[in-house]
Amino acid sequence: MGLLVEGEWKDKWYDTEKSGGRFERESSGFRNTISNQKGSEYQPESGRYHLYVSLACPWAHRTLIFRKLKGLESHISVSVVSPDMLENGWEFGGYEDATEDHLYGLDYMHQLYTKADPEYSGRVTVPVLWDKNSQSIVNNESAEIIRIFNTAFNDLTGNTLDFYPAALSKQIDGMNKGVYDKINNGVYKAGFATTQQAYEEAVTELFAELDRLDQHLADHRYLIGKQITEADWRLFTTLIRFDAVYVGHFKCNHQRIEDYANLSGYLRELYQYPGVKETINLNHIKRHYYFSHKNINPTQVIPSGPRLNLERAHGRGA
Ligand SMILES: N[C@@H](CCC(=O)N[C@@H](CS)C(=O)NCC(=O)O)C(=O)O
Repeated sequence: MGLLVEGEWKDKWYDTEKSGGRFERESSGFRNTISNQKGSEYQPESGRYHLYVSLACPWAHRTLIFRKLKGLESHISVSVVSPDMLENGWEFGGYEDATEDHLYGLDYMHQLYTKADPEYSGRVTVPVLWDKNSQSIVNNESAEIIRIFNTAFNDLTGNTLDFYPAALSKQIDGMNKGVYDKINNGVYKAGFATTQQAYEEAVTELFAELDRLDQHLADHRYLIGKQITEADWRLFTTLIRFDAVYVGHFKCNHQRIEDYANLSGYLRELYQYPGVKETINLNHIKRHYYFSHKNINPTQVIPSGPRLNLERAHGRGA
């Protein structure tokens, strides 16, 4: 695990010294969009863009779900990094279901970042949406990539499913904010905390928010409105990792998702949504966290459980 400093790779773990043991996530560096508006540099074209993901990563997972549900698989190709993120950061190949870098045959993800910007400084994260024409990064912020996928290619695919409908956008944004801060990023704040106080702050907020959403889901099928929206998919990628990884590895152990009256069935409904389970790889998920974070799990031993049965009836129709 490391980062780029003016184009040079440095092997370095997150610095929590200046923040009282708190993990603070850096914002993403490439923030362009794809649109068919006149003058837009990045036009929606089949075969022009490539997605770099880790199957372990909850942020990258969002983009894979949107690629699938929006019918983009034949238009946007994918390379999958190995789940092991060690001294060279994300690398290609060398593990079941990981691929080579299909475009350039690079060894490491950081080489893709310096291909886009030889002087790049910052963390080398997935997902990355890459433009084959300009050989550069369009965007490396998953929240924006899923919005691009939601609409930009509609004319090409004819797929008009809308996970961010205008009428619900304010509510979705509001929900996303709490879910991001307390849950999606909350599990990392708990797991990467290096003081008792920072851990306890994060884990308390995390479970307060999960409790609140469990209550909400007692009489609402989804987070917002009567349909599945972006807000649900953003929560889903954390929930699917929760019992397998975050409970143990990140010490988010007040209870499991399985123990929640409503969140457990809700998770199963989203898991069973057509196409979604093909985007999940629990082997990469467990391997990545337990094997890559050597300061949290120095033996790198990966737990064999838990036994999850996500195929059970979800009962959410009632
Ligand atoms: N804001 C980014 C965050 C992505 C992110 O942090 N990805 C993790 C993997 S789960 C990563 O690549 N971390 C490498 C690092 O921080 O050095 C997004 O949502 O796209």
